[in-house]
Amino acid sequence: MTSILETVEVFFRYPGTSIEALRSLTLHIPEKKKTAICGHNGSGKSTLFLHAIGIHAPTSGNVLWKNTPLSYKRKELTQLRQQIGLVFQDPEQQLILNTPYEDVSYGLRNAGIPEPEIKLRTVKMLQSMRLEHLAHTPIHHLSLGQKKRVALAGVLVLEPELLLLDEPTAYLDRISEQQLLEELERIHSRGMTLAMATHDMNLAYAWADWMLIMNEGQCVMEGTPDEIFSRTDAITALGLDTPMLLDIWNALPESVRGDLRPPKNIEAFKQLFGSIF
Ligand SMILES: Nc1ncnc2c1ncn2[C@@H]1O[C@H](COP(=O)(O)OP(=O)(O)OP(=O)(O)O)[C@@H](O)[C@H]1O
Repeated sequence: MTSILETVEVFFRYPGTSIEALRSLTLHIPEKKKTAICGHNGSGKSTLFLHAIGIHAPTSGNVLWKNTPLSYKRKELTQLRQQIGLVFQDPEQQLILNTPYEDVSYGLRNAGIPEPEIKLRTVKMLQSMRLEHLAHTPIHHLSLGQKKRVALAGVLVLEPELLLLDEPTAYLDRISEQQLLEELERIHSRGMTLAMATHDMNLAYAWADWMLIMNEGQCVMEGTPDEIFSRTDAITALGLDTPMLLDIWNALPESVRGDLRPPKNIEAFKQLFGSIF
């Protein structure tokens, strides 16, 4: 598997704190895949993302983008941030202008794109995120779910090669979550590499094709969701949940499960049950 982003023995401590937020963190984010990065609160997921776009630099160790260590010079960082998009957990941290239109066009203007193209790309992006009717509404009038969509649109419009999402489904209702996942599926099918930090093991199991488990600033497990969740004892020892569907599946008698593969989502589960019973 080719890595698009990797960290090699990265240590990092926030100024004025005594604990290493990242402790010899070595991990790879594979190109073209959908990677779920899971771990407890405080395990270092957000700090990793902030290193990926060079907001923080390691105290020691290296962050590599396409096999090349990051340069922290202003010009190179600006270029890097056009290739790696980060959607923050809290949209308030990300949205700086007054309306969705202004916010989504801001990054394009910063990237020096000509004005007519900015207009075209902004309108298209707002349409594809179902935000066109809110284009000129003050951002503080939007719901949290709408703000999250604007924050995602503002990053996607720059067409990054790697999209990092920090808890993108937190506080979203089921329909908004479903719509977001469909949008992610669309952009992934066009070739974008995705990596999502999430606490939701059900989501990680259903969504990801690769998983990284972080604990206390280190990457302690990596593999496909099937590989990760076959190690139930290790997951439980880390205080993490196993996916509910997998728990139900494992509770079924062997005679029912047979050689079938466990379903990843509720729709697949219903279909399979329909065929068994
Ligand atoms: N701005 C900051 N100043 C000081 N310490 C920080 C800061 N941000 C994070 N930390 C510390 O760094 C460690 C890693 O935090 P981080 O936010 O990266 O974890 P996380 O896995 O993203 O957590 P969560 O799931 O809660 O978002 C924690 O010990 C946290 O207290």
